[in-house]
Amino acid sequence: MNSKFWQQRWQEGRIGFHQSDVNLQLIKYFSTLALPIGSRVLVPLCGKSVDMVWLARAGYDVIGIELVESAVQAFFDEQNITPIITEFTSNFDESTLKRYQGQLAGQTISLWVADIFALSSTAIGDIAAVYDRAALIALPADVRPDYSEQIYKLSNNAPQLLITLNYEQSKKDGPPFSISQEQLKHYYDANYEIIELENQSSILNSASELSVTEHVWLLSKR
Ligand SMILES: C[S@@+](CC[C@H](N)C(=O)[O-])C[C@H]1O[C@@H](n2cnc3c(N)ncnc32)[C@H](O)[C@@H]1O
Repeated sequence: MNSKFWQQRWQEGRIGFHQSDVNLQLIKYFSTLALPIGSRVLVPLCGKSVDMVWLARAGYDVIGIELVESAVQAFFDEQNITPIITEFTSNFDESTLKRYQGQLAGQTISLWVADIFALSSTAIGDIAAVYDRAALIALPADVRPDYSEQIYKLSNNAPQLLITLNYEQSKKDGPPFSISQEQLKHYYDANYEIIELENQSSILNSASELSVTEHVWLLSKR
């Protein structure tokens, strides 16, 4: 699942992961993070998710990170926001990174066009919480330990609202990938207390016969 894979999916419009409505678990559980209004929320691997609109309207600044520039452009186009675009040099690999920044409901939405591993906490600024929907589960198993470590560093161990799926991985290739509770502990247990807020049966459009459960987790600093 390299950059080319995602560039191609966006180019061909194969974005079945994108939801036209705000995620119901976000609405139901975001308050468990107990964030002061005006806090900055990190949305890793954000795509053009309308969940970011909900967060801004709820009074939070949003910092998104997305590899594919057309996804970021589509977000601002679809929300009728004219962004200010700024270029930066990654202090990780010297590559050029872009930040699209716009205002919505009095809040700032900053979307970085970048590989999440090319960013630092200095670049993105203070983060009060992380909202991970279809980010951890978009990544193959060998990348996930590095991803959880990167999220920990970028957010300085901020609490997370995390949504995962669980199904028999041998019956279908990801993404989205299945994450078991054991795997989740392996990625996050050292730095976070992990609480399951809810689980419910779900379906995958790409494999509707599969038995799938969706899990909502609250990860809090240890
Ligand atoms: C499954 S989609 C989920 C998008 C969004 N979270 C949502 O709920 O609609 C995963 C997104 O992560 C982006 N992505 C994949 N690898 C990435 C990386 N290393 N850094 C930043 N973005 C990445 C992809 O381009 C894609 O838009």
